Amino acid sequence: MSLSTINTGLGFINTINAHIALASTKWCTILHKTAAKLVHKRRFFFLLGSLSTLLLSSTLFFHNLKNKLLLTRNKKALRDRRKAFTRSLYKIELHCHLTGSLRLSTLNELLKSHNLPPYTPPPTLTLKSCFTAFPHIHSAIKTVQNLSRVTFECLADLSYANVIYAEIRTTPRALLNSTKSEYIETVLSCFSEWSLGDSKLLPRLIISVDRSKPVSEAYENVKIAVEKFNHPSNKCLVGIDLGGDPTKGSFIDFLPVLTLARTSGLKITVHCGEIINPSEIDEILNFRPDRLGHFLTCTDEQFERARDNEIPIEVCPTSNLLTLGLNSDSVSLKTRHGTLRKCIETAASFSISTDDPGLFRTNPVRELWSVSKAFELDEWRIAGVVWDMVDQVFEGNRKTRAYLARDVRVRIKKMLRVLEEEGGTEK
Ligand SMILES: CNc1ncnc2c1ncn2[C@@H]1O[C@H](COP(=O)(O)O)[C@@H](O)[C@H]1O
Repeated sequence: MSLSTINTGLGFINTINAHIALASTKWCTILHKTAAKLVHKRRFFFLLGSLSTLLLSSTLFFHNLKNKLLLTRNKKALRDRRKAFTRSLYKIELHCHLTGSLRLSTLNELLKSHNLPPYTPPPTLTLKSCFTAFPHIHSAIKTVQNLSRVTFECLADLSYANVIYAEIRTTPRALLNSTKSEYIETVLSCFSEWSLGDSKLLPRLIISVDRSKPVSEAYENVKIAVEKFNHPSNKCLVGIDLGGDPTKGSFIDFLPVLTLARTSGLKITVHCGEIINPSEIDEILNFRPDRLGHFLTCTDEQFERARDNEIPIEVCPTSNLLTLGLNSDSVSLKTRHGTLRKCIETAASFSISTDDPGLFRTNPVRELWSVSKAFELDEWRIAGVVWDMVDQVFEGNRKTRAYLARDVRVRIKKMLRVLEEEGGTEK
């Protein structure tokens, strides 16, 4: 219901109440006069009783309706305030696939420029259909120029959502006239160029390993990562991710290469539990990655293991619901996303991210807001989620981490103070 409809409704009820009050006064006068004439007649008392009941019940009815509308108006105002609060927070994005963030308009523009047919998204995305979209996306990004454009657009979209620190992950691919290593250099040079501008967003890179590809490719990717990570000029490369189609490959085959990456100082995040595979979840937990991606189909014991080992979970609400074959609405998020519910209820360490914002047509504000709406988190608790995310970043530089923590937390404190001053402490 829109605010103007509610206001019109309230105005209407006020008018009716005034009329009823006026009518009551008139009726009293009439009744008074009639009473004088009919004072001895029993019919008069019956009439008087019926009229008073009618007047009383209609006044009560409109009074209740007015209260209900007032409540709806307050609820709407509260929601709008929380939404605005979520938008204004400085945010952190920890799980975002670079080419999965490609805007649909850019995808079709690039496909056209390569004389390829346009991509039409399926009416409902599932884990399976999501993996059929990536070949289209990859065929659109053919050159380093295409890659640069996609990278800058990804950064611009995150910055627009008030994200001030983002770890973006991507799988190196050889493009036209360029190698896998040049793919990574292109992304890193876009990040450096971006950092020279006046945006507050600090971009960081995680190199992805695709589990559906041979392990030899994983070694190639990790070799590139270690080389760039150890370069004295490195500022942006922070970690390695194991992802890709979860129905293909197995974690255990990638264990040696991930161990190599870890011993080289890179942080590791692993996609985990996107499909039911309890023994693989155990293997991943034994490895103790620095963060877990999604972690959807875990048992209670596995969840507790992750929590007790303080491994933060990267929750991506819209993507997760679609992966689980559910509708991406508040009710499903609250009742069917067991991992998120447990994270909120048990104060486990977790983050809220977008996964593939282009593919899932979402953004960081929407994802955070969806959690707030589903679990009825007030501004203090929304801010708490972002506050905790500061401790989960892979950024290795202590000073940068301290600046980031200060920026995010000072902003939160200021925003909450303003809210308190405005008297906005009600839930
Ligand atoms: C739905 N959840 C998901 N689960 C697992 N892997 C995913 C994923 N979403 C994306 N990717 C991985 O990221 C690649 C696209 O980005 P880049 O070309 O690397 O930037 C996909 O090919 C897939 O390997």
